[in-house]
Formats: sequence, structure tokens, C-alpha cells
Amino acid sequence: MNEMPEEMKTFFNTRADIYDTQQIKNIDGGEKCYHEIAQHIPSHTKTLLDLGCGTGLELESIFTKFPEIEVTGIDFADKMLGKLAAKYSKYSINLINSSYFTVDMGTQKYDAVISVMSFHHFTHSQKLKLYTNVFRCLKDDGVFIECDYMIGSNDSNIEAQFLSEREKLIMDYNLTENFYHYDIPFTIKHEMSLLTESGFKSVKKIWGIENTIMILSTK
Ligand SMILES: C[S@@+](CC[C@H](N)C(=O)[O-])C[C@H]1O[C@@H](n2cnc3c(N)ncnc32)[C@H](O)[C@@H]1O
Repeated sequence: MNEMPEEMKTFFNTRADIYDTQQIKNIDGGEKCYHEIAQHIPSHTKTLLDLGCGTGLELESIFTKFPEIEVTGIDFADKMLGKLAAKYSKYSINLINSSYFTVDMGTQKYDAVISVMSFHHFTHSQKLKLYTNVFRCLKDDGVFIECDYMIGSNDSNIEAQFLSEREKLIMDYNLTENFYHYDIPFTIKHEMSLLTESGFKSVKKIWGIENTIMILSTK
């Protein structure tokens, strides 16, 4: 039997001190996606929401390119946010220590929303609700850039295996509605169709190395 997955917030809080080094080592493409993301943020962007911002690895390239940008970051792991706040104190940043499933993101508020390596733990229905809120909080023609662990080969059998393993863990350990750190990456095709289903008019894969994939969706 597989080990019981750790509760998500605890997982990240207990690893906050070593997170940056480990993350760069562990993901396909290493630090490349963190440099790449700034290149796709529209030049007129003044307000940006970062969902699951963690320690803010993706914000370094963004603040370098857009030093005046106003960033709102949401993350429920307070220790991760502490690291972020220490790194970027000279920039305009508003941190919300809560779950992005419950925070009211508002309506027509942001020029851009980003999320890096945070959404591969959630089901289709959880993400549909989340992406509908992301769509609503964007201004007209605003962009949502998601970079995440996906199944780069688009093999839906692999996706099904991850999902059935998750179901088994839920049964074996009688897991509740809380969030657990267990990966359920979608195929790129599935993720893109979900973004279309959430209302986005244009959904494009803009970058990828193996299973680290970046998708840009326009409202
Ligand atoms: C792998 S880290 C990514 C952090 C950062 N974006 C990066 O790429 O380095 C995932 C982050 O998502 C956060 N997270 C996961 N589920 C969340 C939720 N429901 N609400 C807010 N934050 C969440 C975790 O606390 C963690 O900091």
C-alpha cells in the first residue's frame, strides 16, 4: 500500500526553508519556466494575481521586467509566504494567506493572472470552479498564464492511472475533503479543454519542456 499523502498546507510549510533549491532540481526544465513566464506577460500589465505564489520563484523575472507592477499573491502556506515577503520587500505586493478556492478574487480586477506548479493536485470539477473565478476576475482581454506539471505526451491512460491511484488512497486512508499533496496531472489536451469550458476565448500552449507546460488563455 502507498504511504498516506501529507496534508497540502503542512507539506509546504515544513519544506519552506529548502523549497527553492529542491523545486528547481525536481521539475522538468529546472529554473527555465521561471524565466520564461515574464516573457509572456503583456507589456501593458499593471495588476497581476499569482495563485499559489509560494516563495515567489516566478516573481523574480516578473519584477525585473515590470518593477512597477502591483502583485496580489494568494497561498495558504504561511511559511512559504514569509520567504516571499523577505525576498521582494521593495516591490508592490499584497499577500493573502488563504485558499484560492475560498478567496473572493473580485470581478474585472486584474490585467493578468498566473499560477505556477500549483494546480496539479485538483480534479476537473475543482479546477472548473477555480478557473471560472479566474475568468471573472480578469479584465476584458486579460490573460491567464498557467505553468504546471502536465502529461506532456498527452497519454490519457497515464492520467487515468494517477486518478485511480488517488481514488484508492482516498478509500484506503478514509481521506476527508481537506487538500492532500498528491499529484493528478492532466494531459495538456484535457487542461486546455477545461480552460475553454471555463469561458476563455483563446487557449494556447506557449512553452513546454517534458511535463512542465505553459498555457496562455485570453478572456
Ligand atoms: C509547488 S508550490 C509552487 C509555488 C510557486 N508558484 C513556485 O512555482 O515555486 C505550490 C504552492 O501552492 C500552494 N497551494 C496549494 N493549494 C493551495 C490552495 N488551495 N490555496 C492556496 N495555495 C495553495 C502551496 O501552499 C504551495 O505554496
